[in-house]
Amino acid sequence: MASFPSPVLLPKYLPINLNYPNLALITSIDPSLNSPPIYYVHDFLTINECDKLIQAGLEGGFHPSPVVGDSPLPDPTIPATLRAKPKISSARTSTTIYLDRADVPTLVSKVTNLTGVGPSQCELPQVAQYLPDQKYDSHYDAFDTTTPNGVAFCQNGGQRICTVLVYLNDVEVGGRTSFPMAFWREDLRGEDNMLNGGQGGGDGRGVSVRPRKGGAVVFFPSHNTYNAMGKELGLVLDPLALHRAEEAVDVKYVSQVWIRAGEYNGVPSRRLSTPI
Ligand SMILES: O=C(O)CCC(=O)C(=O)O
Ligand SMILES: [Fe+2]
Repeated sequence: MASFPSPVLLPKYLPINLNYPNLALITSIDPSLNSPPIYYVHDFLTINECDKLIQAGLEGGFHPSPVVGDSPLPDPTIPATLRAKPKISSARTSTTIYLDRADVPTLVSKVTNLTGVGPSQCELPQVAQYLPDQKYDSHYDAFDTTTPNGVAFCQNGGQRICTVLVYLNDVEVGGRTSFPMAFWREDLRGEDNMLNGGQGGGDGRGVSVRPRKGGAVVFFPSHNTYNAMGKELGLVLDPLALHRAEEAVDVKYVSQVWIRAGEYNGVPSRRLSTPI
């Protein structure tokens, strides 16, 4: 009888550092529920680091946040790399600035310690602002590589394999990050815990996280696939990682760092006079 490699040797998701301080899995591991894994890190950034990132955004000037969705009719005469242009969409109404990795060394080193990747795999760290009513509709952070546009986006850095989303302020009302396909971990369900803001985690599918200053949500927009012999078949977008930023009521600030499978090169919106 053929023996198959143990699943432990075949990581489905990016193997992040599970010993990172304050890291907790917030989703269920019950195999019958098939929840995507989502982690939360309390106090990932300090209050001071959060305030400085917000300040950098406010001073630098926010611009409309782009999306990287598919273009229905890609022009085949244009090289794929040039077609991969992020565009503005009513699905994402926040504003954003892109920072240079060298200007936010603490954030980058925390992200690389947490995720185990090198700094060059981190996209440019962003600061995004959501004013009341601004949102980011349901989306996958990963690219759909069955489409020409998805393939084009992968040419700089490959697939997105992990998202680190850091909340830069406390948000009492609105602006939650919701994962409709995820299930709360059994012992977090229905509790008055700080993640669900006291509204109860619910007992069915659907996890929503209330922004708490300095807290970070970590999840996996794509995962590895293998054949029956354990040979790697590549990364695929995980439909279970669907999520959205609910409409803001209170103003909300976040910093996103998207992790790529390879080396990513980007141009920051501005350089900071003093690194954070
Ligand atoms: O702001 C949020 O809560 C989620 C943001 C998000 O999903 C993204 O920027 O990709
Ligand atoms: Fe996202």
